[in-house]
Amino acid sequence: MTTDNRVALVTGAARGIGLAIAQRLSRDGLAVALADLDQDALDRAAATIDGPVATIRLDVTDRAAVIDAVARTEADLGGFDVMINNAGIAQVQPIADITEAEMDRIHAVNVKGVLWGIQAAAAQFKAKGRTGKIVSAASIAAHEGYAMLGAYCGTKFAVRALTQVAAKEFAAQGITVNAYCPGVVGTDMWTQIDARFAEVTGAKVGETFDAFVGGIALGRSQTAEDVARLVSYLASPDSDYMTGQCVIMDGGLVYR
Ligand SMILES: NC(=O)C1=CN([C@@H]2O[C@H](COP(=O)(O)OP(=O)(O)OC[C@H]3O[C@@H](n4cnc5c(N)ncnc54)[C@H](O)[C@@H]3O)[C@@H](O)[C@H]2O)C=CC1
Ligand SMILES: CC(=O)C(C)=O
Repeated sequence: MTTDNRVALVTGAARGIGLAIAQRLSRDGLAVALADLDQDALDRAAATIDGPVATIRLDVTDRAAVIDAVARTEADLGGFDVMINNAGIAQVQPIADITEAEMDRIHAVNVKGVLWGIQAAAAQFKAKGRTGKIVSAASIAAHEGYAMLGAYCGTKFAVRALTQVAAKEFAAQGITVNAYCPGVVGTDMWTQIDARFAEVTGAKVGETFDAFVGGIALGRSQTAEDVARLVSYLASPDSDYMTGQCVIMDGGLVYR
């Protein structure tokens, strides 16, 4: 049952943190558009949502497609108030070995994808004379560099910069721009990171994940639902006086 009357578009929503965010915003009463690369995965994700929902096949690296996704959200769900730039990819590679193609790919998804999302959302809010909320996925890797994650950290530091600049540029329009910085979340992304660490460093499978979790004060890895609770706040009117912030929620791992 929708009680909020607002509409959110969530990218990278077919699984993991994006899906948990979409499910949580739906429970909060928002209508949600789920966007991702694979229509079958989107259909399975949408089936887990009880309230008003739409799906959009989207590659966030394609600027025109992101603009179109915002327009489709408005057309299909009757509004557009919240943009969640969640889609992202990881890459494990020592600095010395990062290729130009690898750098271009991760930059296209994690940085350009977020920039296109910020642009498209702000333009739509302006065209409709609305205020709005833009919330993007950063990471603890936006606050600290991690060995083997150089390209990834670079993109997440960039998301932090874009968030601060966009917050200043769009404040007069009543648009808030913030980011969430999770720690170690047990999604497919971390399974891939851990497997790749094993390949590159000779660590046993599971060892890198366990080592990261070992540094967490609260003594456990983070769930996607933990992250969704923070995003729910950043997407809600309760955070109206917050903008330009990249909020760390990691169980006590990185202190800034
Ligand atoms: N898992 C973790 O520990 C952490 C994740 N994050 C960030 O949170 C976000 C979500 O991460 P997870 O759910 O863990 O990842 P995931 O790999 O489990 O899910 C990512 C989703 O994004 C989609 N995606 C990838 N490239 C896309 C593109 N070009 N266009 C549209 N969709 C695309 C994938 O298809 C997938 O459904 C990412 O931005 C990630 O960097 C930040 C901190 C920690
Ligand atoms: C996946 C991620 O954001 C890390 C390792 O901080």
